[in-house]
Amino acid sequence: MKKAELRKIYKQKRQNLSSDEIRQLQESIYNQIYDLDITNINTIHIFLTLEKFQEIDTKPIIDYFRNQNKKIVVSKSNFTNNTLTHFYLEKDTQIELNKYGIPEPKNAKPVSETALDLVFVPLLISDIQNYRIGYGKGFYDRFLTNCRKDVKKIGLNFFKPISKIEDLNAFDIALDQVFYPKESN
Ligand SMILES: Nc1nc2c(c(=O)[nH]1)N(C=O)[C@@H](CNc1ccc(C(=O)N[C@@H](CCC(=O)O)C(=O)O)cc1)CN2
Ligand SMILES: Nc1ncnc2c1ncn2[C@@H]1O[C@H](COP(=O)(O)OP(=O)(O)OP(=O)(O)O)[C@@H](O)[C@H]1O
Repeated sequence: MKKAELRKIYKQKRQNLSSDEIRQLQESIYNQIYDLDITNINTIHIFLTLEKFQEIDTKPIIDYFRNQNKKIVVSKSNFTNNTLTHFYLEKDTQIELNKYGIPEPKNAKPVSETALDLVFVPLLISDIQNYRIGYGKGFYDRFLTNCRKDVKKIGLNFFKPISKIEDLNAFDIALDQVFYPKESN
């Protein structure tokens, strides 16, 4: 199937999940994150939960890495050129919702993409080669090209990968891994 159709299907599938189902699916994803070897990881980029699209709650992930003394980085989205800029998320960093409902840091310290060791990537669906589809603006393809070659890219999703996204293009970047709930459909 092609991106546009897959986007529609998986957006709907996610909206159809109940909060109980989400709570259960999240647990399995969190456990895979807690099993990661993070010895050589210092700076971690993560997305802040976009609630209107029922994304995974990333707060427990942030708390976990904070407790491991890792640096956390989050982004602000520029919807005129579909690019992200990045900032440290510290204990006292203020967060506000932008007009799309995405939580963003206020007055925080900027970070270059090259400082990132690990990036958690939001997605609607991935394929078994770890290519992903998001909301369709290319934010993450643009972002990930600016990261170091050795950055670890891990997708998080409630649904298991499909066999193939048919209309991949030269901008699409494969992830290193995708975490999805065991025994999900
Ligand atoms: N938490 C989180 N942050 C993220 C992403 C993400 O997937 N999750 N993105 C991943 O790339 C980027 C944001 N991508 C987004 C793309 C569209 C819409 C959105 O609200 N779309 C409207 C139509 C908007 C319009 O074009 O006017 C909609 O679908 O109703 C929101 C976020 C950057 N930050
Ligand atoms: N590095 C890039 N430079 C220029 N254009 C790009 C780049 N990456 C992606 N694009 C363009 O952005 C548009 C959206 O890409 P795509 O459909 O892959 O989005 P997506 O990965 O689903 O969205 P997102 O990354 O925002 O979650 C496409 O027209 C694509 O060609």
